[in-house]
Amino acid sequence: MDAYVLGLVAVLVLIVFKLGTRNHEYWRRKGVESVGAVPFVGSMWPVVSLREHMADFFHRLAIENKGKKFVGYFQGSTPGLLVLDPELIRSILISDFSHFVDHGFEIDPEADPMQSRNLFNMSGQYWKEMRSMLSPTFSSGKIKALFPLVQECATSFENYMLSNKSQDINIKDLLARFTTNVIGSCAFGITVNSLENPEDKFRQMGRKLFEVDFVQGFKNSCIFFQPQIANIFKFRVFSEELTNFFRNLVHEIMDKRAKSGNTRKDFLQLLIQLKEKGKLGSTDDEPNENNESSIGLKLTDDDIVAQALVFFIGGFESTSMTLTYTLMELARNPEAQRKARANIKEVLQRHDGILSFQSMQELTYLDKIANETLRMYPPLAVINRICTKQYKIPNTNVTLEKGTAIAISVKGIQNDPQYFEDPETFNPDRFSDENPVKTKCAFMPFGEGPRQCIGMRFAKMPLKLGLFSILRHFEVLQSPNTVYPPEFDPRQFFLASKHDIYVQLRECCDY
Ligand code: HEM
Repeated sequence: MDAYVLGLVAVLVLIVFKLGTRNHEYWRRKGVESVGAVPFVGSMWPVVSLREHMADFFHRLAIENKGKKFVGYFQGSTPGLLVLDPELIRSILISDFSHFVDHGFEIDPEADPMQSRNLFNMSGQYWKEMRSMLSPTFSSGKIKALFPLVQECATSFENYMLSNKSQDINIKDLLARFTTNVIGSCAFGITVNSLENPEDKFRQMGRKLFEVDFVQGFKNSCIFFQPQIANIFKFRVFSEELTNFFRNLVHEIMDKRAKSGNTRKDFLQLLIQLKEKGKLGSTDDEPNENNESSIGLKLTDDDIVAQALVFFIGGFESTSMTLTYTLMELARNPEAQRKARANIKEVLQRHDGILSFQSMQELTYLDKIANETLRMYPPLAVINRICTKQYKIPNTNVTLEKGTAIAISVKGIQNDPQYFEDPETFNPDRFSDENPVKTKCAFMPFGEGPRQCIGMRFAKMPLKLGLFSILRHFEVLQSPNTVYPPEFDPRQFFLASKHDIYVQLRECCDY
């Protein structure tokens, strides 16, 4: 009897094991080298179990597989390909994009309606239509119109720092509050004062969007890498409380504007106009934009909420962490600060002390600094795609089937000595005009091709104005309370640091 039970258990274990590893021979059969995998979870166990940030995981695989064009891995039982060769990356993101249209994050619309409507998560024709509908809201003219709003936030930030001097400053928190004010003003049309009032409701809710405990971290990694499990348990990225807060806020503002007839030059107003007219009106420097949907896609009120939230989700952590890492690196690089200050002084002198949208373009050393931070610490350190149409990898016998996941380690490539000499050194001068990045797709913090970051042009504004506000008054010094190099929080999707980051600010000038 005992032998019978034991035999049964052994058979059951074998069946479960076979089920859990049913696809793990996939890459071997195709003649592609692959990394190890465990039953059910696949290769990404360190990520799913929140022991390693996915950026570090793929960066490590990139180092371990240096010299190869690609290497196979498994997301659960789904085969994935980590692409290492910039030429192939270029084909996937740009020239053969029609085979790799989607990010491959399947969010169940019933479980999480707001996230499933977020442009980042949309797929196929709906993504295409929504992207072309929203693109004009990020045109250079529309971004220029947002400049006064960002500048207003930067000026209050500057005044706050001048009147709240303290020895050691937690810049991760301070810059998160500055970025929250920018997003409140530009995307939601409200004045948020989270600098003076860190407990402001909008800041509290914004913080909650990114506060991920172990359970939510596990749910998120399932949503992104094990969608079958996430869909069974109806996991959602954001709680109902958060979704309702932002939904009510946006509806309230829209109602107020509709009743009063007042408008404001912000992103929300552009979305309202898109919903009402199906297209955007002209501005002084732009032709009328006919961006009506060809499949009859119409923006609903919830689409407006979802796209305003995209600003928060796409723009908050990416911008505030980039500013934070920039100050952390500048504190270690007085020479880069000196060059930045010289650039600021010279531009302000040339323009009678006034920084306008045009004169901001001349702060070229700040661009180099931002680029160098984005190279070392790309906020979205892994770009994902899913193969949407069978694809034969050029010059190989390997054909990728529809459904294959693609990962590109932006952090890996941008920190590879083959493309960037001495990659651990913060050196903004490597982005000088005389020394352009030679390999296409070796530097792509905003992605590349038709699915490149839609907010790229906007993001550069708070990055530059935030830096400008600090460097025109303060010298940035190292703090003994900062862990360097930073460690990354495996619960976060973006490359957020695990620890708070501190610097010291010493008032040095007033340009
Ligand atoms: C430093 C700031 C930022 C960085 C480094 C960044 C980076 C990225 C990257 C790498 C992607 C994926 C591109 C790809 O798949 O090829 C992306 C997509 C996206 N980003 Fe950003 N981003 C930033 C700021 C913003 C801001 C301010 C917004 C505000 C609207 C935004 C909205 C989006 C959206 C909506 C997508 C999805 C686009 C699509 O799928 O069509 N991002 N971003």
